[in-house]
Amino acid sequence: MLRYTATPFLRLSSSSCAASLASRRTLPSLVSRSNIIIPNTKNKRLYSAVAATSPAVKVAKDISLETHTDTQRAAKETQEARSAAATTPLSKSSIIDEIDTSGTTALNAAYQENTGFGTRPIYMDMQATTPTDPRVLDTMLKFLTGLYGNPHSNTHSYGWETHKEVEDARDHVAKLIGANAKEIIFTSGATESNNMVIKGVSRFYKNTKKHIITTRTEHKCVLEAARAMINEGFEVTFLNVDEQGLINLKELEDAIRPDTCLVSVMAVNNEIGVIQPLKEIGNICKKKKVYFHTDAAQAYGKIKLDVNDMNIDLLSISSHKIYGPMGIGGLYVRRRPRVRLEPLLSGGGQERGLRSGTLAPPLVAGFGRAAKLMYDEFESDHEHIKRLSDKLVKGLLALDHTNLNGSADHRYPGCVNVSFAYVEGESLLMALRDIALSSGSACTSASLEPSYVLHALGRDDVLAHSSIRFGIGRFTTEKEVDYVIKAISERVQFLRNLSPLWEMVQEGIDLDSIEWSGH
Ligand SMILES: Cc1ncc(COP(=O)(O)O)c(C=O)c1O
Ligand code: FES
Repeated sequence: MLRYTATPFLRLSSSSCAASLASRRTLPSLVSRSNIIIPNTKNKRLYSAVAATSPAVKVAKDISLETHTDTQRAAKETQEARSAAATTPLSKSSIIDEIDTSGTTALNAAYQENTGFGTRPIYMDMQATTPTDPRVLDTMLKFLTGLYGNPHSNTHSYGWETHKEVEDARDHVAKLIGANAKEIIFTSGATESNNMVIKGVSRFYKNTKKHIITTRTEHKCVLEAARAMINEGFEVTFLNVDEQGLINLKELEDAIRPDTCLVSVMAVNNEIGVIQPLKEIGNICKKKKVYFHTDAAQAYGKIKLDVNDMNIDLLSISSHKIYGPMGIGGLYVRRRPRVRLEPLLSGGGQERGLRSGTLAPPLVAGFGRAAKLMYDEFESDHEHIKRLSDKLVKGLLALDHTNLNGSADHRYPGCVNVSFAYVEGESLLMALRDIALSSGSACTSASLEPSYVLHALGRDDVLAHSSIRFGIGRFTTEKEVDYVIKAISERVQFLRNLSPLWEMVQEGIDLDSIEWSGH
């Protein structure tokens, strides 16, 4: 393993081009190569992360830095050795005959030493978070080694160079939604952005406007922020959704009052993938002169969004949902006509005075690169995700007594939520430990409460309890989808065979006609 001096000039650069790879081969001896093959994107691109030091840098053996690519290669070797040694990651009771979850994607294998959680399952929890794109990491590394200036320092080149990178990132983030870079505020993520909007807008208008409108199927951070405003004397209308998960536009229009300061409706739901009619909502809000905010944590870069065309005044973004780093996100705040909000934080007045505090340039730059990749690869990502999603939906719905939750027509295909009647969701999740899944949002996954989103769609507790969310992303492979369909089909059948209810259904008994004795 090669070791490098931790110097400000250590750089990790990426290339998808054979020519530049070849040219790097001629670099002086301080070069390590490790190819990361990302197999499932349209063009089967070959990404290469190549670590190189400046020729002028001296190696000092005592101060060593292990590079990302070395770690990845070591992890891959460990993973391969481990999976070769393992007979099967499941117990004997497994009803799947062939299990091979090892090395299904390069990112799956790109991992560190044993953390005590055994062989890693197939990753299908893309709504909780997405794996970091290696190209994003490449962009971030130079900030963690050499480019350490404070982007707000205006008196020297350390500050200027970081500032430039931050502003480039801002351009990339803005471009994806048709915004001006000046309208993007960097935050720690969508939770903060949503809080900024709900608390900030209502507090700014508190003397004249005391009413907020949102929906029942929002992410918890929106619901809780809105509830917090009730304690500050505001009234909140939580709009219902229909059985498809969509709001009723007439209901929205009727709910708007002269003292309404904000309408907040999410773009893509994190549990069921349903897309709300953003353009229509924007038109109503514009007509009624009310600000329109959308939580686009699950939508940004994944569906087409244009803040001007859709009359969106505020839009929340999260970087870790688009293959970028965690702990960074953004808020679009319209400048013309100017949207007013009170900042949550007092301080140095960074980010147009709306978000004080020193920015985190490695995160900002990684976020910017992730946004640029979403822009550049929108079509190929979409085509890839749609194809795998169609296959997954078809495979799962081929099972009896299953149904897709949420609208089939207005949905982001990377989020598939299916109910498996007569199977208890938690038991199914337990039986699927070779697949990383969730029955709902990550922050509520520790509770066994049925999903409030599925409740809002009119699903009863039992069906809400037997629902599972599948997330497909840029790095999901067809092989993984095939595996998931097979595993789910066999294990649902297995669990149903153990269920007395299922036996009754097979005998043709109408379960609704039964009076169960309570206790
Ligand atoms: C719809 C939605 N809003 C907000 C968030 C919170 O985002 P972050 O993790 O960036 O705070 C999430 C993430 O789970 C989400 O799915
Ligand atoms: S914070 Fe991500 S699902 Fe709740």
